Amino acid sequence: MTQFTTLCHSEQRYTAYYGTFAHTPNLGNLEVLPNTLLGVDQNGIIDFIISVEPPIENEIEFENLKSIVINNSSIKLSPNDIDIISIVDNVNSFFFPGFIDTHIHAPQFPNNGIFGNSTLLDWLETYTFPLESSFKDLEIAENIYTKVVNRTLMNGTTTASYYATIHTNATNLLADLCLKLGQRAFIGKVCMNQNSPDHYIETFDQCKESTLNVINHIKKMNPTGDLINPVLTPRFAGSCTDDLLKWLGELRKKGDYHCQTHLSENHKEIEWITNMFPQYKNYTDIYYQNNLLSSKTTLAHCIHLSDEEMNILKLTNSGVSHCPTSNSSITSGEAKIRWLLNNNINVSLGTDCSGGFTPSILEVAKHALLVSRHLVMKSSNDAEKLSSADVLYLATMGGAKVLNIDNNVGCFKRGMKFDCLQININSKNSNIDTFEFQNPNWSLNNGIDKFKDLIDKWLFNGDDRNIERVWVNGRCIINK
Ligand SMILES: O=c1[nH]c(=O)c2nc[nH]c2[nH]1
Ligand SMILES: [Zn+2]
Repeated sequence: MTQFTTLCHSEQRYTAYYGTFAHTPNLGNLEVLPNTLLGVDQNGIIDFIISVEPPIENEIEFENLKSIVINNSSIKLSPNDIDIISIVDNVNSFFFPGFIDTHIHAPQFPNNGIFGNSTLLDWLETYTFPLESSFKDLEIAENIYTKVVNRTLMNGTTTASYYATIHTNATNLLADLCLKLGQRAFIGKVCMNQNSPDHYIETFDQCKESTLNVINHIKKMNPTGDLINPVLTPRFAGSCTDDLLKWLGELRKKGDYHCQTHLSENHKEIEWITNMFPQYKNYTDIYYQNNLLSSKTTLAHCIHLSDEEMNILKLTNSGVSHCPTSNSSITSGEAKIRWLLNNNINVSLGTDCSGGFTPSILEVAKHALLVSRHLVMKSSNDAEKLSSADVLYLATMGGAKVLNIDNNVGCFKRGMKFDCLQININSKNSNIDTFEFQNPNWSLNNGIDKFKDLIDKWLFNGDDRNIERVWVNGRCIINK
């Protein structure tokens, strides 16, 4: 990477990045833009994306480069508009939109990989509640939350929708950390006032007070909401009384808040919850009747939905967080993602740490692809397969749609925020082996196809070692 900086410009207008950009603006469509210059303004917003031919070599001088760009440009740029141009090697490196993790339990992070042979309900009792209840101690919370935010950023998660715990102070601290470390985040104070252990439960009144406290804290610390936002978080219907769900639904409507919860994860859970709430038609109806479903609601799992329940999601424009790593680990099942997508339901990916064992959305994307093939092995319906372009879409633009931030992030487009990863296939200690004959030659017709093969190699063999820089809102927050 070469960086050219001018000496004495009085005001900086753009930081520009030159190289190959790849993104999935639509489901199944991986678009590759070689020899491209992308300009980011001082507010972190993408202002121009232009193709610059002939390809620029690293040796070219900054002023020459600017004159090529300006002569070539279809937009109006003057020579003083660009102050920094960062050029990235065109063959082994590329820019990709930041990953969006729409379902992650920050306090469960120490348990990643520890789940034995448990399934959901005994897993909650054995592993999860004891760990989460320890977050009344702020020192424990600070230590673990700092690790989670750093680890997910190193893995390219530029936006995360977090479950915290029932504790007000620890949840506020998670919000403070995300703001400080620069990660875009939705922060959910978990609500649970029934069917929970004595050491980890709150009353209805305590829940109301702590929920409002966290919302106020976030609004005060980041008034524009350009980085941190609150998300109402009833843990799941099983741990909330009817009156608590109703209060949360009214609050959601009044404040137009985001909301997240779990839905239809495990057969035993579904039976337990539908018996607990006999006045509702089905599990989904509990959330629907209590006004918890909207285009700003994320429902984790949705594995065993009936047609009737899927239609409620469609009607309310609620989004799904698909968590294939978790669903395989604690043996919950295989979500029918193609069926949801064919019904125009927005779907995204969640690590669901620590039901899932990895903090990496890239790894979850591989698992989503594999789980879709397990469904095909049972149904023999090839159409259920998810392609690599499909799962990369779920990891980025799909997440933006589910969280209702698709006007701001998810792909590279004029007017969107620059939330971006710089990927290097041949980074230090990379797990990916490339061979000369696999390098794309941009002057040949098959350059783009060859590059798409490299993206597949990255999807299946890459990891955090290939992520060299991470930006959120145009700010570089990881530079390895
Ligand atoms: O994957 C899950 N993780 C949890 O922490 C949880 N709580 C209720 N249901 C849950 N599912
Ligand atoms: Zn979960």
